[in-house]
Amino acid sequence: MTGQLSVEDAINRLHSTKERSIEIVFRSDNFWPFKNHMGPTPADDQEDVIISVFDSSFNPPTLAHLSIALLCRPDSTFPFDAHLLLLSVTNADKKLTPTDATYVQRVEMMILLAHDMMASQPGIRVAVGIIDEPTFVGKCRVIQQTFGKESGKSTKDIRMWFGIGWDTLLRLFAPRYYGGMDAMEDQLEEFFDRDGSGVICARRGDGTKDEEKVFLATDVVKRWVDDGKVVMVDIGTYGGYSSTSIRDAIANGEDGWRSMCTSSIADYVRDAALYGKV
Ligand SMILES: Nc1ncnc2c1ncn2[C@@H]1O[C@H](COP(=O)(O)OP(=O)(O)OP(=O)(O)O)[C@@H](O)[C@H]1O
Ligand SMILES: NC(=O)c1ccc[n+]([C@@H]2O[C@H](COP(=O)(O)O)[C@@H](O)[C@H]2O)c1
Repeated sequence: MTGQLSVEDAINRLHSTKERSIEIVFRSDNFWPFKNHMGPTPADDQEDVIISVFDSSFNPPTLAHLSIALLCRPDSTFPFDAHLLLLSVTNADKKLTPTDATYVQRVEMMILLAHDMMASQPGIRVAVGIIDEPTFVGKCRVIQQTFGKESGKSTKDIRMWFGIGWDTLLRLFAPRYYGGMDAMEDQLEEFFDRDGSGVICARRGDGTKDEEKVFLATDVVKRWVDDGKVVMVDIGTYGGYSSTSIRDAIANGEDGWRSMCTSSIADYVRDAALYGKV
């Protein structure tokens, strides 16, 4: 397990540099995200590296988070080359409250979740990272600059599919995160078209099919749905799970919350006495 100091150091490094960057605090193998070494092999020189990125507050990780992190590639029958669990230390909307898990505790739970992913799909390659970048457009640029051609470490392009939920899809297409409609359209054009990103959106318990139909048909969204860059999926009963419901159940002394997360996360939450009343 990553030591407390190294996670805190990683967060401090992110905050102390003006340049946007990412800190990888766990990786399942030394070569992640590449297959063999930190660069291309002659045989697959031209192939892009396709990464599944799941970005969340992990406060705590739920089975919904696990199932989104394990979603398949929508554009190919090949699996993802690598998976990334990402924690933003600058969230677009959320601020830390006193009963929340600390960033160090969240990273420790993310590493447990990475092990759960590896246990459920042997051979899967997973890393845990921390980033100081609130928008998906920004996260995508930082990851490309860190691992792709621009880094000089690779001659490959890095392409990403971001796993998100319905509430986040609405916010991906909200002009307030970009400084207006024109800026949003330009930045999303770069994200989907130039950078080759896509989003896989899991339906949540809170949206209706009619609402979804109307939203996906709006001009700014429809072109990317038609292009296969915005893909909707169902995650079944997990669609009704949330970190809030686990936190609330614990605060209210209710049972049953353990079934909303993996047993390793449930044990961690219990042992760290997280989310009780202050
Ligand atoms: N049950 C779910 N179904 C579909 N998407 C989900 C679900 N839970 C979380 N997500 C998506 O996962 C991403 C990370 O979510 P987040 O960390 O905010 O989880 P959360 O359970 O909504 O947290 P909280 O309850 O603390 O707000 C978001 O894109 C969110 O939409
Ligand atoms: N327009 C955007 O790119 C945008 C908007 C809202 C949230 N986000 C990000 O989505 C992720 C999940 O957000 P929540 O934890 O608020 O559900 C966070 O990393 C958050 O910063 C991105």
